[in-house]
Amino acid sequence: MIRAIVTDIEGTTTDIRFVHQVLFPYARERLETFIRTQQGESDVAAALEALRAEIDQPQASVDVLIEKLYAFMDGDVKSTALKVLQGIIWRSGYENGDFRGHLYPDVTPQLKVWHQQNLRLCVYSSGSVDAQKLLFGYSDEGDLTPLFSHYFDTRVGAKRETEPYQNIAGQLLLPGEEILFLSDIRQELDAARLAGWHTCQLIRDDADALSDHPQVNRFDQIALETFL
Ligand SMILES: CSCCC(=O)C(=O)COP(=O)(O)O
Ligand SMILES: [Mg+2]
Repeated sequence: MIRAIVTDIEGTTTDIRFVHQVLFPYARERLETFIRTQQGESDVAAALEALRAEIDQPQASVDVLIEKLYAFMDGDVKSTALKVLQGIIWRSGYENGDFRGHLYPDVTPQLKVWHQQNLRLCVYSSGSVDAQKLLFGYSDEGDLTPLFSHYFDTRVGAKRETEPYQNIAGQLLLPGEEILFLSDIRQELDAARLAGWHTCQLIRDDADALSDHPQVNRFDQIALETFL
C-alpha cells in the first residue's frame, strides 16, 4: 500500500520550459554580479566553499568559481553549490512577482486529493530545497507548501543513483514498497526501483517514452491501488 508519494519537479509537476526558459536565464543573467556583491553573505560564502570542495580546488578564486558556474549552467550540471546559488537568486524573482512557479493544471487538484487521503507528499528535485519551497510557495495555484511534509535535493544524493532513494526511505521511516516516485526521467525511475520503490513515469509533451515503468500523461491518471 502506498503511504508516501515523492515527486520530481522539472518535467513532472512543472513544464521544462519554465525551468529552462524562465528560471535558468533569470539566474544566469544575475549570477556574476550577485556573486561579486554578495560573496560575503554567509549563505553565499558557504555555497562558494561547497563549490571549491566540489571541484577539488580549495584555493580557487572567485573568478575561477564564476567561470566554473557558467560551465555548469552550460552543461546543466546538477551541482549542489550551483543549485543553492540559483535558489538564492530566484527568491527575488518570486518575491518581486517577476514569475510564479509553473504547475501543470492536473497537479494541484490531485495533490490535494492525496493530501486529504493522508498520504505523505514529498519532493525530490535537483533544485535546492529552498528553490523547491519557492516554486510551490509562489506557484500559479498559490502557496502549496502546506501539502508537503518533506523536501529532498542533491544533498541526499544524485537522482540517478540508488542510495538517495534508500536514504529518503530511511528518513520517511517507510519501506520502499510503500513509496511511489513520480518522474519524467527513466534513469531516475530505474534508480528508485532498484531501491524497492514503486515508480510511475510522467510523459509530458515530447518526453522520452521508452521505458518499462508504468506511464501516465497526467496526475489524475495515477491509480494508487495498482501499485501492489
Ligand atoms: C526547484 S525548480 C528548479 C529545478 C532545477 O534546478 C533543476 O535542475 C531541475 O531538476 P529536477 O530534478 O526537478 O528535474
Ligand atoms: Mg524531471
